[in-house]
Amino acid sequence: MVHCANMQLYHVPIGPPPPITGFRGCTRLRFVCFICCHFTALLDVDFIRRSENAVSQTLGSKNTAAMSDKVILHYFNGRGKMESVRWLLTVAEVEFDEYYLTTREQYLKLLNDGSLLFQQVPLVEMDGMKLVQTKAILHYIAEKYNLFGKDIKERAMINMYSEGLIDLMEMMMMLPFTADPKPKLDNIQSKAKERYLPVFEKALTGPVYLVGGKLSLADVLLVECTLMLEEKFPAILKDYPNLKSFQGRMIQIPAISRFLQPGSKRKPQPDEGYVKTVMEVFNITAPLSL
Ligand SMILES: N[C@@H](CCC(=O)N[C@@H](CS)C(=O)NCC(=O)O)C(=O)O
Repeated sequence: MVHCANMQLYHVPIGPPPPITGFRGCTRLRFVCFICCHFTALLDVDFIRRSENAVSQTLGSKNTAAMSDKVILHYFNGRGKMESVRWLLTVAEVEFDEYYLTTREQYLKLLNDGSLLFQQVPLVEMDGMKLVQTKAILHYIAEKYNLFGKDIKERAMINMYSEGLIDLMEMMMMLPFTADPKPKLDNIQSKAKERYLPVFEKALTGPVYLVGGKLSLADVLLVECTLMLEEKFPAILKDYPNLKSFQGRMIQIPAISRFLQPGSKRKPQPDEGYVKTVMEVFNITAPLSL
């Protein structure tokens, strides 16, 4: 474990999520729920219950292991590449603490400790490992908490969808660091509408989830991405009704609903302070001209 004496420990004072109870262990009801999930769900209380069941089935008994040793995230107090990790841990109902990088000295300390394999954050301490590389982190969590499909073909689909979403979100992530964001913003909007959203709109014609009728990493990234897009382009989903209903269903999943409340560990849109901190920590002197 990294020695974090000069780092700020941030722990949002919300209680642990309520335990998921209900149909766990009941095979017949699980089967009924599985069948239900193949039909377009209505946005009603019944869906919320089914969502809890879906998450419960997804996590299985594996989530109890996470209770004992806390997951620790090392990143900035901002979204960046860590935000999808926060989303995924939240959906998996895994508690985590965060150490925020606020000074270059903190970053150098992580480097000197040998904690950063490629001298980069995000860094996630989990299960006795110091995990870096965002996709490796996401895959580990998805695998551990049954959010990665049932076989290699489903995993390939989940990976393809996820990679597309990460590409799109990374474009948005870079915006605050670019010298002239307006053309980039226009490019993101047209790419989103022409390249990415139609894929997901089509995939969600009928199914409730993107792959295998079951919640996966791809669904979690998709809801994160649609919300991010709407922050920049509020009407962007108007021509994508399946995506809009998908988003509506996902945000009713209790863990996600809590994550979207003020005071949760979800980070706000990047502001000047966040950009300044990142640039200071990495010794970046001029806006990027990407
Ligand atoms: N492929 C890596 C890239 C990580 C990355 O670029 N991290 C940035 C912060 S978001 C960083 O640490 N930059 C410092 C550097 O590259 O020297 C990942 O996805 O985790």
